[in-house]
Amino acid sequence: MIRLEGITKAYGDYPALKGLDLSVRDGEFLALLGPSGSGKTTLLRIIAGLAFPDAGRVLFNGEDVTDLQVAERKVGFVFQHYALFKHMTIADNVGFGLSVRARRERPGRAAIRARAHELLDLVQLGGLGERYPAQLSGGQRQRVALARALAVEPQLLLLDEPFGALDAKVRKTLRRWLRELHKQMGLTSIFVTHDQEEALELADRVVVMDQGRIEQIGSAEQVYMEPASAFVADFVGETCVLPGGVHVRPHDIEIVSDVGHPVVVGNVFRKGGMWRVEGALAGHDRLVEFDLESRLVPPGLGQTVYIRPRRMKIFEATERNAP
Ligand SMILES: Nc1ncnc2c1ncn2[C@@H]1O[C@H](COP(=O)(O)OP(=O)(O)OP(=O)(O)O)[C@@H](O)[C@H]1O
Repeated sequence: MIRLEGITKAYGDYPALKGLDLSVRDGEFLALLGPSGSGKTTLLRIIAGLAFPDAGRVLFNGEDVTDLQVAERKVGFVFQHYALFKHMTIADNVGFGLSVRARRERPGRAAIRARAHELLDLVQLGGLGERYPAQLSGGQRQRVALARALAVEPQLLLLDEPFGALDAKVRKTLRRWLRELHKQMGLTSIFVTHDQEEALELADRVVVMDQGRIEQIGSAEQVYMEPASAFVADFVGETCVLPGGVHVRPHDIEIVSDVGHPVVVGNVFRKGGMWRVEGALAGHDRLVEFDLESRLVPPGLGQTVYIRPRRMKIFEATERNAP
């Protein structure tokens, strides 16, 4: 189990992490989700041993590893900017972590090669070991990076936006595949993303971060259905804010005859088997979106319709989330 206690980190005067507590269970797949600058990468680097907190402790299975360097922590990591070594073959890239171990722990050359090929089979790139990185596609390179991370037999796998640069379809395939691999190898994995769909699809639990703090920790279902704050409601899933600070999901809005909020329809299109209607809330400088079942005739552009939330959530305005 991994425990973070009171993790604080500043860059000069700028507080990047403000006293974070977090426990990660063995075998868990955890997502750190938050907007740009919320501190996700900083937190991941602190867990890896690539950065060190100003205050607080990092514990692995009860052992204080706060001051241990990355090589002493047995973690595998895939960071977007830790690219593959261009001048090395794919197999040599995968074996790299083993070949730089201290002499007494280093396997022989043949053993390293065998292990590299085994891992390349695992990431479904068997037979490509003698190629160079430039001769692979982006998705294949990401899988090589994963194989390289797994070569050191980590207990913990850390991934920073591992599929960020890939197209939507490849991302989806790799996500599924990563989830399988995580299960099969019995890993504990933590990944950073600002893509909520990725977090909701992959993770057992999602940690929603904002401005160096944890806003909510919960299952995908919990953070989506029971957001703990206005920030989480707005950041996770789509949300509209109706007069009175009512947060509502587009699929929880219905059209009523005339006792709802008037909306002037601006756009109608198909989305996920429904009609998506976008419009301006009359009398308020605000846009709303809502869904209608596809069997219904959608309203025309410029028409005024009246809407009402079926389910809603009201948050106390705090200093941080006041409009
Ligand atoms: N080496 C650094 N020196 C100064 N400030 C930094 C440094 N690294 C990060 N920061 C600042 O700390 C804050 C948190 O950065 P971090 O990279 O952890 O955020 P993030 O949530 O991972 O963002 P992104 O999704 O954009 O990668 C940001 O405001 C960033 O500008």
